[in-house]
Amino acid sequence: MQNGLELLASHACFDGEQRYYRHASRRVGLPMRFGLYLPPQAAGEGARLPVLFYLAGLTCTEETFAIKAGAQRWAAELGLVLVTPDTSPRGADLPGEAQSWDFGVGAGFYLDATRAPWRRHWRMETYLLDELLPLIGEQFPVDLQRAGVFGHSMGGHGALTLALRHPGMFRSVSALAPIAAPSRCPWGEKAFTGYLGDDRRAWAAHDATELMARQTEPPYPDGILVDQGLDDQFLAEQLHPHLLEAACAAVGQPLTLRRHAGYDHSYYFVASFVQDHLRFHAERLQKVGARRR
Ligand SMILES: N[C@@H](CCC(=O)N[C@@H](CS)C(=O)NCC(=O)O)C(=O)O
Repeated sequence: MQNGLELLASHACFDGEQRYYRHASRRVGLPMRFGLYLPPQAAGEGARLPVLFYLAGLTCTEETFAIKAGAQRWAAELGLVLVTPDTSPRGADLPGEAQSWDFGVGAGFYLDATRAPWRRHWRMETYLLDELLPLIGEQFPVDLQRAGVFGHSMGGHGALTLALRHPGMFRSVSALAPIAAPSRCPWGEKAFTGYLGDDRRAWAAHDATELMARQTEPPYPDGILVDQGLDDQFLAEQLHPHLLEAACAAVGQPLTLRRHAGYDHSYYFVASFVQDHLRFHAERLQKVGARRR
């Protein structure tokens, strides 16, 4: 145990280290876990590296991306620290919390619930931004001025909405098969009703398409990258990237939305394009460094 962080496991990986930690979260009120990849450059004296947060999708944990995406290889090459938070609180023991795979445990949607009983522990937005991010900045050789965020599916929704709700927190944002308009799909409707209640006005503040539509100028002038598989079993009913595309076009936000024939929603898709996402973020986060020097 070091400064409240309990190291659960550490594995050498591409000359760096893939670690897993647990800590007592004050914001969530329960222990939370996260994964952390330190590339070899982290061992350099006085190193302060750019850091990329990856938010995972429904049913995932802090391990899923680290095990399945193969991103460490590119993080090692590019000198990026990767942080993979869990997808919800665990161990709250609320009635029905694990009854469905798209709500409750493993389905925190990266927001703070306002409805009972969820509002007590399901505070993923506050947890990530007010607790985990500063903790990573204090405990590891990272430069929080050079932080990016990306994610898959529910985590793509999380990356886009957190980046739009908190300007300046992240310098780069991208997503893989994001739930791009959650107010208009069954996953989002279920989650928002449960966590935020029936008032759709409250939902809009956590909907990437709605948030983008409200912008008065492009929030990420260096562009946003979104990849989407065209054989994704959730594309038609749940994801709606075309709505985000239209909202970006309306406000002049540069968006590279790549549609890939043959790819489904799985981590085989994520693994196929993860290198491009790491390079996309590394380029933008390096520019921040150059600007400051
Ligand atoms: N359990 C769901 C699928 C859930 C799912 O596809 N989750 C995605 C994110 S939305 C995922 O990344 N799953 C973990 C994995 O593929 O390892 C089903 O059976 O339809």
